[in-house]
Amino acid sequence: MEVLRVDNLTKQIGGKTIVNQLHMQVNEGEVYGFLGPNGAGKTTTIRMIVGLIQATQGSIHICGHNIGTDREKAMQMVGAIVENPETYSYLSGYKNLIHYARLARIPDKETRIQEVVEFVKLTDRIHDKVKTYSLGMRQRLGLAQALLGKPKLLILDEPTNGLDPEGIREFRGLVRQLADQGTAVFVSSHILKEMEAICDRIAIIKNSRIITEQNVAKVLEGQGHKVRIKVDEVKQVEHLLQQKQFSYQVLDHHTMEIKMDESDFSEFIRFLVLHNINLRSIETVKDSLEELFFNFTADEEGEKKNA
Ligand SMILES: Nc1ncnc2c1ncn2[C@@H]1O[C@H](COP(=O)(O)OP(=O)(O)OP(=O)(O)O)[C@@H](O)[C@H]1O
Repeated sequence: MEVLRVDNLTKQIGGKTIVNQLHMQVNEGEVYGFLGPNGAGKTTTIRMIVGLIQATQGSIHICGHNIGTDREKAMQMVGAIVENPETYSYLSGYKNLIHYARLARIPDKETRIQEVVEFVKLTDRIHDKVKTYSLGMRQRLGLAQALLGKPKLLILDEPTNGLDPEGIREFRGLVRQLADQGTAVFVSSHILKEMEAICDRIAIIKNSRIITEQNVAKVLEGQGHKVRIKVDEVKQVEHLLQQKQFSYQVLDHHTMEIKMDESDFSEFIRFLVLHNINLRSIETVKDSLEELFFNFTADEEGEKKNA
């Protein structure tokens, strides 16, 4: 089921186009990554989706409710951590949650608070003051708050900013669990590495526009294989490769990477040995998602230049 639908979304401020004709669609149970460099327009887009600012053009639907005309219903479906979650640091985590549950008119709030606190694993510390919390704990408290109203759509703006690796890992686990339970998660970041581990699809926004949208599993599946070899002298191998159809890249005097299908590995090794190449090591390597995406975005820019 479609939870978020963004059509032709555009925002202009003071004559400047900050978000330009975005189209996106996020389904139930899906983690959608919104990736782009600083200043690309991510926060502005998110602020429109959570109803903090109005779009200049285009529309946003949440579970079929148009934010422009049916705002209250649309917003009931959304939980968000946008920018730094606002908490009263001199109050306990629990009192913060009570406060927000009242504001959001959450029914049977004590039970719901207990559920979300258990989910984000803050039960032991929930009655301590927030000022004694680590950044990771504050972030989890923010998540608990965002989940109070059982949102169908969870929006996270740079959620792992400043977290240590352990905090990032924990946060990722929680996000994945929520998606597995059916929540649609829209998460922004400028770090691809963080996104590849949790997202099902990733859109890249650059200069206010989405330049590519990819299914992470498909991108990783579709990539070819490479072998990295270390030899006495790459020049000798380069010379031999001219007889073959392989494309390759020289990394240094001793190291090179050659693209080939898995089924060609053993024949390739035999070929080297047969030609007296002293093979010091051989291993298979994969492109990082970073390189793969870089290829997509490079293509896209090339196309634009040619257009
Ligand atoms: N109210 C505003 N008035 C003028 N310019 C703005 C306003 N809000 C945002 N911008 C500009 O729009 C661009 C996009 O900003 P935005 O915050 O959406 O980017 P971002 O992708 O979220 O980057 P970051 O990760 O740094 O927050 C920036 O160049 C910013 O300076």
